[in-house]
Amino acid sequence: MASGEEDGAVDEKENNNKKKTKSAIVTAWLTFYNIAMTAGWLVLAMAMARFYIQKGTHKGLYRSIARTIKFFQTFALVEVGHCAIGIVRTSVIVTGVQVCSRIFLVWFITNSIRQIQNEESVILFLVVWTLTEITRYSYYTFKLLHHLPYFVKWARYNLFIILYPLGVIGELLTIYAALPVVRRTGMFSMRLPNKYNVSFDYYYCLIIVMLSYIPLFPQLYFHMLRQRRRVLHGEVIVEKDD
Ligand SMILES: CCCCCCCCCCCCC[C@@H](O)CC(=O)SCCNC(=O)CCNC(=O)[C@H](O)C(C)(C)COP(=O)(O)OP(=O)(O)OC[C@H]1O[C@@H](n2cnc3c(N)ncnc32)[C@H](O)[C@@H]1OP(=O)(O)O
Repeated sequence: MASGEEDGAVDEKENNNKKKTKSAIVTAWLTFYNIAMTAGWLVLAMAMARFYIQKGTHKGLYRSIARTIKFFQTFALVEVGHCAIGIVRTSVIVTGVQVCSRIFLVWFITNSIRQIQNEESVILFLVVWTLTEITRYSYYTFKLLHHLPYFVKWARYNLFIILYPLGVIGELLTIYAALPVVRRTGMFSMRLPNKYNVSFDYYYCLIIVMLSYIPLFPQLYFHMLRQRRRVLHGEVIVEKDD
């Protein structure tokens, strides 16, 4: 009996040690990831500021930072993985929609359609994303290190109130600017007849993407408002499961 109790205590101790090691690895990884992403978006901010100061125009700015934005925005897919394996307390769906919509905008619109790269709307969403991500990743980093300055917390849960709608305006105007080019060139589209017997019109696909902002954006925005109430005002929020 006594030996059974001892065995149980040893098992529990081993389990606790395993949990501690696992949580230390997760914390180390998240800290590394968030520092790398903060640095990446800071590099992007400096590159954009330097370009504008040197050239005095936004024309050519996207081309000059294209590789960096593609890399760091695509790398954010890792965050969907974080949610899926449960190492951060965030919804896979909310994060997935946020990350995938941005990757779509970078790769399949801005990067693929040269004619729109100098639109002011591109600069608008680039600046807004950059401010948001520097704040967001530095918030996560400071929080993991248990040294979170209040102004970073305040910025994380207040700036989005203005930045989110501004980002959406920039994104929608960019897709809108792409429409005539897509219609004229027929890019990414498949017309019948073809050997696969499949028809796809990218022009209408973009219109559907624009329309999908109507139901999806309010959900992201209200999610952030709920997070704001929870973090800044200590409200207990019961979220529905995915
Ligand atoms: C394929 C074609 C798709 C086409 C779809 C078209 C429709 C799309 C409509 C979508 C519109 C999007 C527009 C958007 O791109 C515009 C902009 O972004 S403009 C810029 C302003 N944007 C923002 O402010 C973004 C706000 N959004 C976010 O921050 C995230 O994306 C979101 C997933 C919404 C964040 O939500 P989350 O629940 O994660 O909030 P928290 O930050 O409070 O985190 C919750 C807890 O998880 C911990 N956490 C999360 N991530 C990490 C991490 N990397 N490291 C460590 N910890 C992390 C965090 O600390 C919280 O912990 P705790 O609960 O303990 O406080």
